[in-house]
Amino acid sequence: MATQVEPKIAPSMLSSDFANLASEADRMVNFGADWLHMDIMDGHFVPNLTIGAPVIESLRKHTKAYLDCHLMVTNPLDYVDQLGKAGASGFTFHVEVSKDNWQELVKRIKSKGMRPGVALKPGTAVEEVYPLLEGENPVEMVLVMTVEPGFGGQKFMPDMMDKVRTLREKYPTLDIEVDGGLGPSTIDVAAAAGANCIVAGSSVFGAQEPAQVISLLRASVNMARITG
Ligand SMILES: O=C(CO)[C@@H](O)[C@H](O)COP(=O)(O)O
Repeated sequence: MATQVEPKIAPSMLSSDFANLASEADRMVNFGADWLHMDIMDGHFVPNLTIGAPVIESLRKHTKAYLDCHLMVTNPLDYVDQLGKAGASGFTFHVEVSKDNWQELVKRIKSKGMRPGVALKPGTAVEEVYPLLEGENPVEMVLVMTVEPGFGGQKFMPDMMDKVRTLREKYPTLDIEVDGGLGPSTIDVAAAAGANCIVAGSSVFGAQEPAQVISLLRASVNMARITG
């Protein structure tokens, strides 16, 4: 399915050396990353605990890069003000925990100068995000999880591509992000389905030549845009 939207390659900083986050971020930008993907986990929505606003704030002092924050937290509303102040660029919350307050969330995220996105877990039907893409204040990106959220280094779930295809057919200009198990062996399937924002952790950080992997991911998205 051809996409009309630009590729955005976003190394997942979860796979970086957290003790050297600023230089890891610079390294990725120099290797050609468009965005830096920041996994914020609360140890409750997912069984892992990572970083929060203080780390985003520290990193922001060292980089101008787009910080694509994925909130794997039970109460995303609690994080909006602090992440806005910290300098986050994108704020992607999970639909599973936002059915009752997503309109308020989206408004708040935008008012803090961030770009709103919605994520869905593998077990969540794609239809769940449709309301968030309609009306006055839609989200601007959908993140289709291709692994169970919580940890890097898991196996890509090809079954999730039906969701990507369905979204791409319905929303030709939407940013559609995929996250989990993406790398040289899985990118073509995701790009062909219509994903344009590609999160990749272990395949980039574990590569001998991360720049080559980033460029290969971009080339695959671009190829799908041309060939449809
Ligand atoms: O959100 C997550 C995991 O919950 C991801 O961003 C992972 O960090 C991706 O890592 P790889 O699967 O690419 O190693």
